[in-house]
Amino acid sequence: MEACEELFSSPEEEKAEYLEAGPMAPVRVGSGFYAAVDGARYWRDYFKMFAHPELHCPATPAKLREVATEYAATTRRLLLSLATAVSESLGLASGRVSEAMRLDSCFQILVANRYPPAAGPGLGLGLPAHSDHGFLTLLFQNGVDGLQVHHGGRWLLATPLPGAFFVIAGDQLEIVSNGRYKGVLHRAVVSGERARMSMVSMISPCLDTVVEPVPELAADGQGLQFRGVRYIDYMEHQQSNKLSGKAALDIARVQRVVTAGTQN
Ligand SMILES: O=C(O)CCC(=O)C(=O)O
Ligand SMILES: [Fe+2]
Repeated sequence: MEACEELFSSPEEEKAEYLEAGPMAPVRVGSGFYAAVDGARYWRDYFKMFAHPELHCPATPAKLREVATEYAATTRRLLLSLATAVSESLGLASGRVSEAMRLDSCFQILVANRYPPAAGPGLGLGLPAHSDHGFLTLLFQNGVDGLQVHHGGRWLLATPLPGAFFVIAGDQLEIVSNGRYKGVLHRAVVSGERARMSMVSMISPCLDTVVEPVPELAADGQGLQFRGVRYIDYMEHQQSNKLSGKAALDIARVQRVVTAGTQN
């Protein structure tokens, strides 16, 4: 968190080279969610870094590379062990989901988010509703709440156990599990007196992996809910369009046309 604070406070000219870079730039700094396509501004500053297989990180602050390397490695180990638990929870062998997504050569992104205290009464939006484009996300925050999760038709504030991570299921998990897991719809609000920071560590398959449902999970008569989409295409699509709930997932969804009288 300290290193992130320093990162956000670094001189504007040092950040300029990463400012509003394209969606696939390995280091990106910005305000709002890719304001160039979104049009709207949100109360968020962010720093995004591709972290694995290769860490891309600004040269200053000096300790950032070391801190980010360790944070990425530790959270990656945890995320990969969660992948085995996810596989077992689906009734599959523990390594099946990792094997299907080739997670041994996974791709990882770190994001530091900073939200200002609320400017006035009521809630401001820090980050609009979305699901994460990757497989699994770990989110850690600085003790100031603001993450909301859409559940049962309502927005619920997610308050962590002290020192705990949130685990957020992403779109690639929804695809590989043939819809058994859902990419969680979430957003960030600003409402407090204190600035909020969150650290996101997300793993995904490597960029050229075609992600599709594990065939064993389509054997229940429902068929395949999703077609295979290359992860890099999915990520570019989600990051280049207006962030709109879970609309990005529609590019992978199998559309079924049901004509009256022909359902059997
Ligand atoms: O800051 C938060 O609580 C949410 C951040 C988030 O959803 C993201 O960076 O994808
Ligand atoms: Fe997110």
